Amino acid sequence: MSTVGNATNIFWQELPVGRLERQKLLNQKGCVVWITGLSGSGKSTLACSLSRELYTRGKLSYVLDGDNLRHGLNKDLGFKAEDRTENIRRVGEVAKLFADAGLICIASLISPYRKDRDACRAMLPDNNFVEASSFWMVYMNMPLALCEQRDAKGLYKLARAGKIKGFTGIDDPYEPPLNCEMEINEKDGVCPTPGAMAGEVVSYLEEKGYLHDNI
Ligand SMILES: Nc1ncnc2c1ncn2[C@@H]1O[C@H](COP(=O)(O)OS(=O)(=O)O)[C@@H](OP(=O)(O)O)[C@H]1O
Ligand SMILES: Nc1ncnc2c1ncn2[C@@H]1O[C@H](COP(=O)(O)OP(=O)(O)O)[C@@H](O)[C@H]1O
Repeated sequence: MSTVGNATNIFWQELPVGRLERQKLLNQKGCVVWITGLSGSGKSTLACSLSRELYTRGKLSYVLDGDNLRHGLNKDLGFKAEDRTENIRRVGEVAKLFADAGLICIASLISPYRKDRDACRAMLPDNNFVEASSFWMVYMNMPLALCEQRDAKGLYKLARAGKIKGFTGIDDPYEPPLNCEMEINEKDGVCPTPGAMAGEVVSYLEEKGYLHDNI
């Protein structure tokens, strides 16, 4: 019996089917690919391309997209610092469940604060069967000027006009990762195609042994 946060007198229920059995069923290993970066940096584009590529290889993934989760699970949260922190914490917990379920969970959120991303990393256990953590961070390192030029949703324009307050990169900070597993950059001023970005992540998953069960 224990107390966790505000929950008192709670018990951990052991469950009959375990992570390893689920992984065997799916012939893959559960993990989290956490994509961070400015609005417009290409997080959702990579997440979509990656999940499609995994699907064509017969691998089960699920995308947790910040914008989409804010339509449901996180609709009570705004964009002030403590709301973003709670947003990332909840998504980290959900991602952990998906990874435990055996899925390749692709989380795509701005996640601007280092301490919040690090807290999510700390939630995920090291995988004893591969030489890598089951939490990988991909940093979409695109210049603000490019994101602002893309402005797919018109939000930068509104932020510059002062109609959105606390917009990441404009008047709210983005803290670049110091410890990410992969960084996507422009090369010679050109952004890699969505397929190339996804291919890079798939190669990494393959190399680290996540696309097979073989336990
Ligand atoms: N103030 C402010 N700052 C940044 N972004 C804003 C803001 N207001 C609304 N939006 C829209 O919300 C999307 C980001 O949601 P996230 O859950 O990923 O944000 S966060 O991780 O909690 O910072 C983000 O989506 P993406 O463009 O896909 O990143 C925006 O469409
Ligand atoms: N690799 C890329 N090459 C060209 N355009 C891209 C690329 N990645 C994203 N884009 C475009 O940039 C815009 C923002 O991408 P999106 O994936 O929505 O970013 P985010 O999810 O980070 O806000 C979209 O119009 C998208 O088509």
